[in-house]
Amino acid sequence: MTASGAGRRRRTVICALPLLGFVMAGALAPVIAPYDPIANDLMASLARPSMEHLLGTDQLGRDQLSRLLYGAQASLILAAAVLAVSVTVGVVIGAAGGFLGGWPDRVALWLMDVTLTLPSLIVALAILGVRGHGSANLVLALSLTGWPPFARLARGRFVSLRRSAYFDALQVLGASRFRILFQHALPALAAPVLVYASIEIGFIVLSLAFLSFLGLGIPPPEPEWGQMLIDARPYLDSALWLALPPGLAIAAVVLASNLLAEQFATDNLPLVRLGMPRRRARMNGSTAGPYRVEELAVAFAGRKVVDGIDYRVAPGRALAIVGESGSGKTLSTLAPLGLIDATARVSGRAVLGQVDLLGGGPAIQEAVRGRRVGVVLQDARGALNPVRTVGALLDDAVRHAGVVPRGRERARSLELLKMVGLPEPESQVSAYPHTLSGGMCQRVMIALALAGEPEILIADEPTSALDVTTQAQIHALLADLRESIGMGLILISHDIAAAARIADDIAVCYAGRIVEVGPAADVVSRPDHPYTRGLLDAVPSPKAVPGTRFRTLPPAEPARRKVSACAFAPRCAHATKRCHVEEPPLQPVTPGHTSACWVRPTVARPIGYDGA
Ligand SMILES: Nc1ncnc2c1ncn2[C@@H]1O[C@H](COP(=O)(O)OP(=O)(O)OP(=O)(O)O)[C@@H](O)[C@H]1O
Repeated sequence: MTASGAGRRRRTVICALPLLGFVMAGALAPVIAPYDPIANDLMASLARPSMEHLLGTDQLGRDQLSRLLYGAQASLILAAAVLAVSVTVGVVIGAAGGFLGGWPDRVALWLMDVTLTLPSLIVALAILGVRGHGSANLVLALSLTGWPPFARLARGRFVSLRRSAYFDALQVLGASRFRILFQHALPALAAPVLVYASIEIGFIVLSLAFLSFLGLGIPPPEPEWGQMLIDARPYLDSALWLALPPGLAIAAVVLASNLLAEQFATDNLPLVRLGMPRRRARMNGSTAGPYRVEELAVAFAGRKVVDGIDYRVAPGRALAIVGESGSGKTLSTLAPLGLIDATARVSGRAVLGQVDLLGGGPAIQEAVRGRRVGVVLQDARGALNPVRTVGALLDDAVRHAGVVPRGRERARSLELLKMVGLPEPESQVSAYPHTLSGGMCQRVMIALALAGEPEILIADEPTSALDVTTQAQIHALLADLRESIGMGLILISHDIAAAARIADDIAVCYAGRIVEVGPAADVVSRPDHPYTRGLLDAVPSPKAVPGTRFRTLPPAEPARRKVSACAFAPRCAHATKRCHVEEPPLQPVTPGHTSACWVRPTVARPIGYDGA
């Protein structure tokens, strides 16, 4: 531990000591209290502190130390009960709202807002005034307004997890939605709940003392700190020892609870382990084979955004799907895995080995994700759970994939980190994602995707957030891994030149269709479709004369396609009448190379791209 870490730990312990003393006093009162706290001894009335009565006695001769200890017990039990009710009610309401969204969330928010506007002590006074004294009524009175902060914490946590990139990433690894929320959101909620609960302890103890002081708390003769202060009031001049101990005890607990909460909030709380779903049996029919996607269509609210896409990746081969933003690259690859918006209507076939991912439904898709198909997402940093170390994330993924015996997870995690070229993997396993560079995060993301020893790795623009040097390194890593492991690679990219360096085949996607597909070398050196040419023209060349202007495509009207027309026609310099009324099918250019264009203008190799 670092010196500052040790210092923080020491401060936390110092802040926690009074609370620990309070808990110990309350728990051990029956054992350590020297006298019965309610036994009167009028002969010893108002005795000064002495060896016999360390804190003196009150007007009825009751031992003050014993009453203080039993008072701690009463406060402790009530504080624990109020916290238990407030945390349970708050977390259930907040989690339900955050998890379900929609009207349950609106109702939960409304309840929280209304309750938060109520002044807690006035509500408590009203309840106790109507229902009378008693521990149960005290718990009800204080927890009725105590739950909303916990509900807000829970709701915030569930909503943010549901929307986070690492929620997507966990789904990618094969965890079910429901399990992720409960295994990842609830444990992660423990830290903020603990922080808030430690503030609440002080507030509850103070409220109890205040209510007892008003005669609405624990009824006499039971010992309670507020009650002790009332008893001491007439003797403030003559017997200060009566008021001081309960007053100081209340002040110490309140102060300590606030300081501890502050310490927790600024310090790293002991980070909570977030579990991953347990190993599941490998699926039947898992013999490695080509991955075939046929006639894939995706529609949102009746609008087709992917329309009849086919592609195929054999083991050990790499296919790059390239195109502009919004052309449908991501949907074409993630839809078969069930990783797109639930409102989408997906049709077609996606067959891996003998398993039909679309025909099999969510259970099959979940079983395949993270095991037979690995996915590397664009934003690696966002996709890595920030409160888990690299080692813990990998161990979970390895355990989830079930590829090594229990207890061997860490060894496998280290192997994976070495495989993806992370420098000093032994020390990086204890690093948190935010301490790593973008390139290192992407390597960790790739290691996670490889944990299940997938047959197919889908890399969705894995380098878009990285500098060019790191981009080249990650691309080289993917190419190496594909060869050394013999898995199929699907690379999604905007950059046709970079894709050509890695992939065996390139599929060019435009407005939800593949407009040209073929061996990478053919597609970039003999592009047939004007859109492919446009993409290649946009690639800068190191040999270009300074000042050379790139040829660019006219601005897009993305994905707005007439059913019977070439979607690219409005941007195409070669478009004829036919292009505007009839959609071209994919036709052979050379063996294995097809293109969907009526005109097929024979233009020499495009300016700019030199294949370097
Ligand atoms: N949840 C959704 N609801 C409606 N339309 C969507 C939804 N998700 C994607 N789309 C639309 O589908 C089309 C294809 O999206 P997709 O994410 O596959 O594109 P992409 O080529 O991967 O783009 P990018 O490179 O920007 O990621 C886009 O026009 C997009 O607006």
